[in-house]
Amino acid sequence: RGMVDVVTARVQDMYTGWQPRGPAAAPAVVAAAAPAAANHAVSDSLSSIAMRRMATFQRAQRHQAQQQISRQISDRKLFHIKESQWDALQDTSRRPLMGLACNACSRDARAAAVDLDAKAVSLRNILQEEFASNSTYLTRTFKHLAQVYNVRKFEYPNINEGVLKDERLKEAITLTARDQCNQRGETSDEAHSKLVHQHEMRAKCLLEDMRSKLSDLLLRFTSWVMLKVLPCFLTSVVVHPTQVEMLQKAAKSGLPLIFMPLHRSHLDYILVTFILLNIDVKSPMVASGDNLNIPVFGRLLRGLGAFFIKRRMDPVAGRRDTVYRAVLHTYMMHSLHAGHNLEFFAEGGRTRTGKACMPKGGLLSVIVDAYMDGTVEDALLVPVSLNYEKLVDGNFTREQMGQPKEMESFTSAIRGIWKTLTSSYGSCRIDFNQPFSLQDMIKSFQQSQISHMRRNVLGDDDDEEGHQRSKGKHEKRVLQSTPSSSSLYGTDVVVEEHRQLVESIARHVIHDCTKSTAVMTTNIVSFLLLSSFRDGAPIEEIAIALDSLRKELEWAGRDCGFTGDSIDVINYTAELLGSHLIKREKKIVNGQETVFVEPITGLPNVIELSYYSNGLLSHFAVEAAVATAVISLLGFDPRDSASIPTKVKTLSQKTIVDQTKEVCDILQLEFIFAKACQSLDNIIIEAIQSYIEKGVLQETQELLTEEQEWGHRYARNMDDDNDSDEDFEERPGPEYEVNVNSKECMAALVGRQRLLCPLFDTYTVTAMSLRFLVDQEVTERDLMKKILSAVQDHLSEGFVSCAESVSTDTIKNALKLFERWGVVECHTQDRVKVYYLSSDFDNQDSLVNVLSHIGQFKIDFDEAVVSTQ
Ligand SMILES: CCCCCCCCCCCCCCCC(=O)SCCNC(=O)CCNC(=O)[C@H](O)C(C)(C)COP(=O)(O)OP(=O)(O)OC[C@H]1O[C@@H](n2cnc3c(N)ncnc32)[C@H](O)[C@@H]1OP(=O)(O)O
Repeated sequence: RGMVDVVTARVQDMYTGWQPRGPAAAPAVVAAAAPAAANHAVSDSLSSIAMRRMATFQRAQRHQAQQQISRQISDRKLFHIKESQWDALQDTSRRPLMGLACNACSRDARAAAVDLDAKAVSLRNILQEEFASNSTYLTRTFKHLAQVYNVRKFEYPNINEGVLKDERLKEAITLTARDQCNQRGETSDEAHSKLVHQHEMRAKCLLEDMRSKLSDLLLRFTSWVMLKVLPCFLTSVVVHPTQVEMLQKAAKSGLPLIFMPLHRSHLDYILVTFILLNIDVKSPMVASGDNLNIPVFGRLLRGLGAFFIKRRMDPVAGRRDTVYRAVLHTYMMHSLHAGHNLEFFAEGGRTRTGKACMPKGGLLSVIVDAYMDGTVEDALLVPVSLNYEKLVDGNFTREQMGQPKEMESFTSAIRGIWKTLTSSYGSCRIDFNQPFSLQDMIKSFQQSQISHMRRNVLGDDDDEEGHQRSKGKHEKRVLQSTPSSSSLYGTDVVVEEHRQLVESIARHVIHDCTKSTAVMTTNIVSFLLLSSFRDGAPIEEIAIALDSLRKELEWAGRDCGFTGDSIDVINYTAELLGSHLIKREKKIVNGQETVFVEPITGLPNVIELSYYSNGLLSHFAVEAAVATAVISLLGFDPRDSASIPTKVKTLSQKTIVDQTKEVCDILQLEFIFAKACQSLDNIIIEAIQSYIEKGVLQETQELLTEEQEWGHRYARNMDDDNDSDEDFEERPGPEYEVNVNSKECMAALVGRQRLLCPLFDTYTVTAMSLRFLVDQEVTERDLMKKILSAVQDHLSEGFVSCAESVSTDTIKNALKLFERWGVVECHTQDRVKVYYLSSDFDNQDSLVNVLSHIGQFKIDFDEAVVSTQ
């Protein structure tokens, strides 16, 4: 008993100091407390008694915090809490306030979210059962059975017949048959009807292969299995009670809910359905790639909500599979109409790099169409972010090093499940963001299109006639609420605005998901190690940096999915990830024994570590882009401490913004820097402000007010009639001097710039490798192989500085960028993708221009030397 008290007291001490958040922290806290109980041998059972006591203690603290917040709300002082008081509040209550409110899209939604947030006082581990005070002995004994028995029953109507009878599917079939008749030169009605019949049979088979067979019984059974199995390998699955409340409210609205999670792991869809089932929200139908339609598991997944789609809409290049498109489109339309909730992964697959992938628009376009043609009156899109301390799916090192993906099979699935069940993966965090109305989103998009047009009209067409002309032009281009914009049918030309609208919604969702993803221990520690401590450092030194990074993230409104002393966080992460990623050893540093922590920066292990680090990279993307732009403008090698800027020291805001936009343009497939409703200029200016606050940039001239500036201009142009809005917009803004004399400031700038180095190195080598395409076509496979080995060669020569530059995904993105720029072109021939240079770039000079455009942002890039290689 004495020992228990020692442990408990120590745990409580630490808990008070560490501001715990959620049960996720508990094991780490107990583990850390155990050594403190010094000479006593602390057994597992002692730890578990301490854990129980701690839970009671934690509840009491939460309750206290809850009361404090409720008092603040009732006094209407929620927004006037002083910083000191704010800090005094428990993290458990304060943090969620930031999380949700930041994710809300509109001001009203934000206010509502703050309101909801205020009620939030804790996070919930869904693996930890909560019993009502009046629960019976039986309920407590057979808790999991009781839980699945009590979930709400929903109807999942079968929509097959309706789909096959749908007029639009019939129309697509008739058109396809007619096209085929024309191609074959057959004009008889008989031939036409025969083809129609064939396509009808095919449509029936396609639908049978595609459709989901949601079963309430199977869902309950699987949920029971999950309740037993998940705790075997996950410490906790943490959700936010207010988000749960928000979802339940949204479900009551009667509108279909469209869940759009970021895709990290195969656990994603399992957890989303599992949580929804347990909070009495109707389970969604989930779009699943047909590669998962494997024996046994395929049937199981179908019963749990999966509907199988081809991962490529038109497997035979250049030939539209109109019937397949129509079946998929009609099936989804009917599902929405029947009141099903849907879920799909807009990224189209799991991220292999740890960063979110650029979204695909196919399935979302069907949802938008369903609203446009009145199939549904509205739908609520719910961005979902999931993050794991350790990925259960293993790592993507093989694929990033150029080896092909292992296809899913029955045996690989069994092997994967067994491995998962016998390992430990830490905790998992799920955030359901504020649902937003599709109708509102579309209306605001249309509104912004109209005002954009109006601005153009007022600028370009001063006369009434011109105005009318533009108005007519505009009316034609605005989205039509008719099925003619239907995308997947493939029988109509997709209106450009429709594409833009779908794309901007998809980007909006991915952007929000990325921002609201909780930062896990593994993300933050590997980020710090790879960006600032590649050669390793004493654990205390890393802990200091970790403390300040955590503060920085907190100020930026990012939620951390962990708590505890930074030293324990580092130790915990190193243990979880393993010594093949983070090495720890005792060393004597400055005469003192310390634990020296070092990341493994060699291939292939660094690829796995950078996966976790990349989880945080997007957060710093804009700041890193500004730093890259500023350093390129200064002409200075940050790796050389003796190097001083050779070009200029003073830069105008406009110069920095323009140069940063060049960086963003190059990295457009790596990050979503701004949503459609945001201005990239403003986001860059905000990042510039952060450098001003850090003292890296100093304003050299006082900014004139708009009136003063107009006054000056008026005086200057008294005799000049050529005054226009244009040159007003062109004003360079304030001038900044870069504080090159301060070591700390330069270190801050260089620290951010370094974050993008692995990407720029890969892009530069890919640009250099375009020479392989001069005067010839190369298959994608061969080209990838050549570029990957070029990156590895340059790595050993030192031209590429980080081993994580070896990345198939980054190379693919670089090639896609060159395709967008019109430098390369590709086509598919016998199911093989072939690359070649476009006619304008099929010469050395043009390629050198491309190379130097990218190379200007790569440190130590010597264009003359590189271009001759
Ligand atoms: C109880 C507890 C346990 C529970 C346990 C539950 C488990 C229960 C479920 C399991 C479930 C497993 C889930 C696995 C998870 C995956 O398997 S993730 C992979 C599968 N999912 C996805 O890929 C979804 C996102 N992908 C898409 O939307 C893609 O567009 C598609 C539909 C797959 C097609 O991709 P694609 O062939 O590469 O073509 P893409 O360029 O996207 O365009 C296709 C057409 O879409 C249209 N389109 C594309 N972009 C646009 C745009 N911006 N605007 C308008 N139209 C557009 C056009 O018509 C376009 O054709 P074109 O006009 O260009 O010819």
